[in-house]
Amino acid sequence: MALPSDRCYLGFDFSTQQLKVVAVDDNLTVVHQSAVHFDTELPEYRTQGGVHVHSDRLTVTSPVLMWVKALDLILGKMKASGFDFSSVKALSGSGQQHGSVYWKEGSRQILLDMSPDKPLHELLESCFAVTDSPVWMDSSTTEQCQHLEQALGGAQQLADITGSRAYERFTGNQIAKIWKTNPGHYKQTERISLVSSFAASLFLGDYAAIDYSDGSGMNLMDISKKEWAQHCLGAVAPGLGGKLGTPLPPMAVLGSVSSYYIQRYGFSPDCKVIAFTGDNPGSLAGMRLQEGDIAISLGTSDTVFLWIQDPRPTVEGHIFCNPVDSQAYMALICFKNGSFTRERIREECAGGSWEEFSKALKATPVGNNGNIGIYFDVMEITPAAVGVHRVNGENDKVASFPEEVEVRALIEGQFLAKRAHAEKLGYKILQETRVLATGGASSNKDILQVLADVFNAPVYTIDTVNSACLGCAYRAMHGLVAEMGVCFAEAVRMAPEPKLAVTPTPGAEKVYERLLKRYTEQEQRAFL
Ligand SMILES: Nc1ncnc2c1ncn2[C@@H]1O[C@H](COP(=O)(O)OP(=O)(O)O)[C@@H](O)[C@H]1O
Ligand SMILES: O=C(CO)[C@@H](O)[C@H](O)COP(=O)(O)O
Repeated sequence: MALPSDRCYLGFDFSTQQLKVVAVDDNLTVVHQSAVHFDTELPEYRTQGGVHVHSDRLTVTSPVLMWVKALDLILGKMKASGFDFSSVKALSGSGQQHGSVYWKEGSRQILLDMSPDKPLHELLESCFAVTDSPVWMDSSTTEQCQHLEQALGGAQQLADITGSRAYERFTGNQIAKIWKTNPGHYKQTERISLVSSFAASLFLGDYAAIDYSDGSGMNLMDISKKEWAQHCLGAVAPGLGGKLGTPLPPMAVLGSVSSYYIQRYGFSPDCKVIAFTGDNPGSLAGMRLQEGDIAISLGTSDTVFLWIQDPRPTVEGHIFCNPVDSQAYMALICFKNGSFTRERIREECAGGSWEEFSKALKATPVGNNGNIGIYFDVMEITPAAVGVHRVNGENDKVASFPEEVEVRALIEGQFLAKRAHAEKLGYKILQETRVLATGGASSNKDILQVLADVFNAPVYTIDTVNSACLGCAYRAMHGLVAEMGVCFAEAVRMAPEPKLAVTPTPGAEKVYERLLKRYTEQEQRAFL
């Protein structure tokens, strides 16, 4: 049996709706978890789902000071619960991907001089040239995307270099919009961070580097050379390289925690800050994904991601540098209509209760008697389309479904879309395929049952749905030994294995084979 340990590692996740933290000890046992939910615990920022959707319905931002104040709150909660900060040997974290933070001139000095007598949100109040940070849900930069693709010779050419064609939410296009619409704000900006490197900067008390893995979600980095692609920088805004800093490996030790945390919370001066990364890369680490597995995150967004060795970027989906292995990559497909759409249907068809939602899934047959629904409440990413489309078993368009049918149609449609788009990118479900599920909705076994049935593969989960936090606590531990040549798998070999949650229902395979074909045809017919 492992001996109890008095050393621990922290992993934070600045995600769309909340800030979360997990602590693990030397045995990789989870010893603490906390969260701050933005809408309910920071109501003064008036967010809905952690964001502000602007009147054009395309621009989506979050107040950057809300994230800062959330850190004050979560550290306060940990302190109040008696958490021993002096035992933390290293910390790391993740952020919702693509979002950007604009530090005003002079902010580096403010970060270096933070006085432990005041909360962070007071100290950093005047530090941001742009107070509302664009986030991943934004789709207002179509013009900038077209410009970037043209400048690079086309969508595929841009994907060959950066891992993705131009996407509205990708940071380079967001920066280009700020340069065009608010050049004054851009000029005032000393440093541009991703949400992840911004959060690392708060702990470091200095500007933290963007890591290669989250840096791959910007349309700005050459993912094979792991450096900024000068053509892309030039097409986005003047003097951009200087504002971004040099990217670093995700396992880099950035330095020791700022004296602010030592004096205010009792952190040890030896506590190291390991580079922060994106939340999906963080989840890959937390689930200890292996080649051949498929990971499905059901958070605010839904994502499908894979570990890959040999990247072949296309104009659909993304290739990111791998967060735990410098030689490898990860492929990712993102779906914007995830939890918020499930919540809408839960309100309309299940009396606002997940229990009733589950009952509806149990009361309806595998394949939903041929009824298919596609629910893109907001402009989807995969594919770029908006609207709701329903057909019955005869492929006749219908205006509505009975409540229970609607619930199943939503969940089946969401998973059929994931399978169809993953297969389009060349992914094959094999006999030994494991689906690893994470994110808030992965706590719902009835939703996971539909996932297992649609993918015809067993679904595994880990003990915490906060796989990004957990992965970053693991990465914090690994960061201390990575320079000595210890690989991530070796550093976390003692971590608990994912557990089998559900297996496919006998007979489901045949039903979904037919439905998958019909779903693909319907998606094309309705939206493309
Ligand atoms: N029992 C449940 N069934 C389905 N969805 C759930 C359940 N519990 C929570 N969720 C969903 O989980 C979402 C939050 O997931 P989470 O991974 O924490 O999001 P994020 O990391 O993006 O902030 C909520 O918006 C909610 O819709
Ligand atoms: O845009 C993407 C991935 O490309 C999103 O997955 C964001 O990273 C948001 O993550 P969640 O808060 O939904 O986990």
